[in-house]
Amino acid sequence: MASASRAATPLLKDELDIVIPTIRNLDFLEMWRPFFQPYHLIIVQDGDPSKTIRVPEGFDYELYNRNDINRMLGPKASCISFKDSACRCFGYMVSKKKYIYTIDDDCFVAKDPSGKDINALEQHIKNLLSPSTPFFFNTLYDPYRDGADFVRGYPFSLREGVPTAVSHGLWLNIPDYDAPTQLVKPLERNKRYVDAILTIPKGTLFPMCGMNLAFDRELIGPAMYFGLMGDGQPIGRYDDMWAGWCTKVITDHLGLGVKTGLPYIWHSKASNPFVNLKKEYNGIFWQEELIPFFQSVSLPKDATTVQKCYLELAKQVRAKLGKVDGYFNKLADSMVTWIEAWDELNPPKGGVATANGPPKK
Ligand SMILES: O=c1ccn([C@@H]2O[C@H](COP(=O)(O)OP(=O)(O)O[C@H]3O[C@@H](CO)[C@H](O)[C@H]3O)[C@@H](O)[C@H]2O)c(=O)[nH]1
Ligand SMILES: [Mn+2]
Repeated sequence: MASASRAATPLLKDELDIVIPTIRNLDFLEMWRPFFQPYHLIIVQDGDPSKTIRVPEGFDYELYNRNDINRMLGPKASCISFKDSACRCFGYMVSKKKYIYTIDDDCFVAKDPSGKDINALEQHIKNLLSPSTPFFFNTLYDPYRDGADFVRGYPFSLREGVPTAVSHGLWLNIPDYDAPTQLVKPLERNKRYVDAILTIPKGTLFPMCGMNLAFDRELIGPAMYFGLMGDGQPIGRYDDMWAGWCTKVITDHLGLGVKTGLPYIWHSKASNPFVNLKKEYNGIFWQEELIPFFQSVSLPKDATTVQKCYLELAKQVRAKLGKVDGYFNKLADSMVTWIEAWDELNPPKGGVATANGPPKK
């Protein structure tokens, strides 16, 4: 029996990496120190690699800048976005852990209605370690939470649930609105704390936000490509959306679950809506074609791994979205490059990674 004085080992301490994309000093970590300090951080520095990013003392981290990405991936680095938070997916690729938590550097510790600091990481871990129920909706929300269960009429044959691949958290204060909504509602703040966790039903897409997101890297990691965004691209701020749509059709196909709801973080900064509008406008237009595409995607029975599903998806993107805009041909190519790079850095157990090793600190 561990003595009361010895703190319990944090959940998944050696099985989870925290991935942070950044263009700024990481002072925000001070607020997260009680929750994050035991975990390893993977910092993906975007923008000018000659800039020094300050990381508070006492954190265990590896930091990758654009020079590291280019050195490690060579020509395949072309699939990793530059000057967009989409660069974070490089951290997913280089991690060696089973779980990932990714958070933006303008997200802080929120308080629950009782005034207690929310350990968002702990809640995501609980979400990932408990099953999902995508095949039949439980009206009393997450049946695996303390104080809840399956309601009358819920088939017993489905109560075991399925493995959870993704845990999608929410945000108090500045909500994740698109630029037009931010422009018409500049003062709107999300003050509503909803104490619920829902499995997103099979066959339903959702707008995945990368600000406060956790996932099982071994179950769904290769699908978490955040696309070609930012510098040199006709679209931005649809990185997490693209990843979420690809992820959801693949989790549906593989019988895995996606949850949304708790935990909340406190999002402190709304970026400039006019700048965001310039980045988003193609996405706002194209998504009216993208959503019907993803809703109609059918993956073959022999697509039994995430990589096989993803490569099939890339084929369908080229065939059906290439006519929407030439960008989607480039994106389809990058989807293939991403999988090639992923498999190079993550060979099957017993294989040898072929990248050029971790960065100098
Ligand atoms: O070129 C860049 C810009 C930013 N980052 C890092 O990415 C995250 C998000 O940056 P920021 O908080 O400034 O961006 P938001 O406008 O709030 O949007 C984010 O929230 C989601 C959409 O609402 C999505 O996650 C982001 O688009 C920070 O950590 C920045 O440091 C970057 O790496 N490169
Ligand atoms: Mn932000």
